[in-house]
Amino acid sequence: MTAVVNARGLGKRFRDFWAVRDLDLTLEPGVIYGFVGLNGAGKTTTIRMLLGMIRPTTGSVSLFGKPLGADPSVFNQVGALVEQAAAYPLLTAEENLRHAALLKGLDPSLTVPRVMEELGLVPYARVQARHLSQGNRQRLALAKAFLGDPQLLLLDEPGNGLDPQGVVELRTMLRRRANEGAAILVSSHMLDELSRVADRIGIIHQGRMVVQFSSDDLSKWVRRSLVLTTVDNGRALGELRAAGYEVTPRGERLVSTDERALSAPEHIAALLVEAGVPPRTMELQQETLEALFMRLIRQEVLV
Ligand SMILES: Nc1ncnc2c1ncn2[C@@H]1O[C@H](COP(=O)(O)OP(=O)(O)OP(=O)(O)O)[C@@H](O)[C@H]1O
Repeated sequence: MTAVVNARGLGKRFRDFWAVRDLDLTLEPGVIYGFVGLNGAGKTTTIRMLLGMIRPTTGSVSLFGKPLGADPSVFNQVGALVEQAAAYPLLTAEENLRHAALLKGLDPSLTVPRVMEELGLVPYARVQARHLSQGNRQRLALAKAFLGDPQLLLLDEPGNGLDPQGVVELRTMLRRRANEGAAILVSSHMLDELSRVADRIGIIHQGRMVVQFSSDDLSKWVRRSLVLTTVDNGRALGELRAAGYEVTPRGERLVSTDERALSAPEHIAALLVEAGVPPRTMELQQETLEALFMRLIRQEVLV
């Protein structure tokens, strides 16, 4: 299957500062790609390069198998939301969308009502963009990106300003488009939020792609530990170690990341009961996705 976006060795230097460095990125039809990084990591710069808004210092981008710039008509198949949700302030929501449709060579009467309905903008059709709430301005920007059901969506922080219901609706809209074959990139600084919608995740840190993985593999990356307390931690530690478990005392608690302990904590409980130091508390703890994200960018793991 031809990749919809294929970026190789992409880099952008501003004066003597590399905002993006040697970045490879592939977007496939039907796949939602979550692009996650801290503020200033290089997400927006990357998206702007993919869209031809700024010229890469190094590397190459192809869209729909064609080098960027070779065929401007490919942009008819691209919907984008980059940084600020820009709109003409004096035009109404509907006029903004009709204008955007015309620019894309689409028939406004065929395309605008559908996206207005989908984004819940019908009640605001005649409201000037400058009077829209931040959330509705974001919805307007998303509606613009969705016009004409493009085969490629590049969305920079699309959840910005949306209320929780809006965030859930957005996920459904993105999934539907992916199911219909669109390639979608969504950027965010929240791994937790992205993991709910993305099929694949790439983490960018200080301009470099640190790690990419399938969302299904996310659980493999999350660290788990068994945390327990007993009336006599010293003795319990001795018993557990004698049975071959890796256990570390941490303050008032004993902590094990040993796979045997994690998969069958009941064996630990039974062993300690037998030894006369039964557990008082026992808990299987799981690293949060945000903690994992911070750990990954600190370690700069390359896989
Ligand atoms: N035109 C520019 N001139 C100089 N530096 C720039 C320019 N555009 C971006 N940068 C710098 O490049 C780095 C990456 O910025 P970018 O906007 O791509 O990050 P980001 O990951 O999108 O962050 P955020 O989550 O805050 O939007 C930042 O340090 C930024 O200050």
